[in-house]
Amino acid sequence: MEKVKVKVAVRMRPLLSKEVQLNRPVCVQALPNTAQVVLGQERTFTFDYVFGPKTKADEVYTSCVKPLVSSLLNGHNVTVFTYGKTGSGKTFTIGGGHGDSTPEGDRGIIPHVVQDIFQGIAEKYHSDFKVKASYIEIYKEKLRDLLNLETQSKNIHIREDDKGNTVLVGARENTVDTADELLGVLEAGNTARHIAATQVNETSSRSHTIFTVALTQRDSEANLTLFSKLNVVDLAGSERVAQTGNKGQLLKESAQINSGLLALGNVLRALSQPHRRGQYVPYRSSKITRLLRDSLGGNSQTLMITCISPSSSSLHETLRSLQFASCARTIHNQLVVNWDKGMERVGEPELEESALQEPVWNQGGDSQVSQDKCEQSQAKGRALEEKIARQQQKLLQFRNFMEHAAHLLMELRDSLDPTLSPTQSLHVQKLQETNTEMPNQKSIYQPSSCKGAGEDSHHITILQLRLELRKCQEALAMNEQILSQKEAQLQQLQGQVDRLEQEKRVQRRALLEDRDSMLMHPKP
Ligand SMILES: Nc1ncnc2c1ncn2[C@@H]1O[C@H](COP(=O)(O)OP(=O)(O)OP(=O)(O)O)[C@@H](O)[C@H]1O
Repeated sequence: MEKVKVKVAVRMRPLLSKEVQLNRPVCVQALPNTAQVVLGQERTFTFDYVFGPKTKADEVYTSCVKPLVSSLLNGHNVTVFTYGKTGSGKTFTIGGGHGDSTPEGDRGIIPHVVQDIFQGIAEKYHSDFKVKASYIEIYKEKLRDLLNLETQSKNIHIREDDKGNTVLVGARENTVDTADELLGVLEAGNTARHIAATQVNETSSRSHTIFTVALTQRDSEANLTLFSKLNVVDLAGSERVAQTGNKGQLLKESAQINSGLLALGNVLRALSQPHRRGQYVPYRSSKITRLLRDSLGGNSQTLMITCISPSSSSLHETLRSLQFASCARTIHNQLVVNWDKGMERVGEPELEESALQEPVWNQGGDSQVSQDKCEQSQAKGRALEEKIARQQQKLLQFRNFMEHAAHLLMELRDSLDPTLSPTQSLHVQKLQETNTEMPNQKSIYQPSSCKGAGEDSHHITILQLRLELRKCQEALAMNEQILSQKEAQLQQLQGQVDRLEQEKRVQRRALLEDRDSMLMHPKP
């Protein structure tokens, strides 16, 4: 087992024409010939790679992704994921969709990856390869098969195999023989992806997507089979409601996107704190963290590409993204080559699937007690996860609400006239609408004096708004406390589930060994 660090690249896009038109100054710069970026006047961050606004995708690919393709062909799992605020250039960098208008030399990394995989396969003439691709998205916390839209979300499951690899069961896998076929799969999936125009980005991804290429290579001379997979993950961008101006459906999508990213942040923090290493990591709190389980802290070589905008209007998000990236850079993964003797690991792929779906007690004939305990713990765990997800959702709504409130307070503070201008009245009205859209009226704070925004809001003073803000903060603190209690309970249950899963793995390994020895030494 080899210990490897998660690598982090930062790519800064150029100012977009509308930012230039608005005369937005630049707030961040890449230091030449170093892997450093400087934010504002004095904050310096160091990463594994830093690419300035003039760097083309070809160079990004060659510097930090190409070596990972060699690793993939040698039997290692590889994950590349992009992170950043909405409109920072994640999809552009991945090459996941805006196709024809992309400038030459900037086709994104996927086309390069695909080309190099098939070139590598052609060079390894002593091995037989099987290449399969799947493409899914997580939209509003539901898994969606982009290669088969008829598949129901409830029929796609995230599992872990006996070597700790995350496996998707139920999603379509297309077998491909050429680079063009593989790109065809990607393009077919892209057309089904959730994209919408927002105030920040005309082609904003409203979901997280995972494009997976699974390789099976059989070396008949050595009688060995290697299994490896490449995940290319395009995360949806973090969004500040105050800045995007999203409403209705877009607002709901923003909340789901932010809650998935919040869960990812919690996983990164848990993995990056040395005193918490070996302890509970909340992978189960969202679909994206469950899917990235083996990529973060598990069996994978992982590269995170953090995309940032240089515009000063994005300063806060850029700071947050750089902090997030610094945190990811401290994570260690445990790399192993996935290999097996002979033909296939379990036999037919269908058998692999059924083994993953089948409860362990059916395979090993183990006791009913173990089954009941495992089922109970898992049911409790799921219920708690759902509660935590709901709490996180509420927290986000509070945060968004507070952002609006803080914005308004600042405007009022700067104004000498205590009555509200028409724009400020409009803000108050928006604030009210946001608040009434929140579910569960009992637990969510309602501003007492903001009724009838049209007439009465003129009489709201700064003092009243401060009071409202304080109440809101108290409610937020209470919810955060409940959330941490729930997390502690979940942690205990997670421990139980992990122990039972460990037992399950041991039993499964023993079964596989028995099967291998029966195959190698058949009884006369
Ligand atoms: N390096 C770059 N060079 C030139 N234009 C870029 C670059 N990166 C991004 N852009 C442009 O910026 C805009 C936003 O990019 P993109 O859609 O990739 O952002 P995103 O981070 O994926 O956003 P979201 O999270 O909303 O999906 C697009 O118009 C894209 O063409």
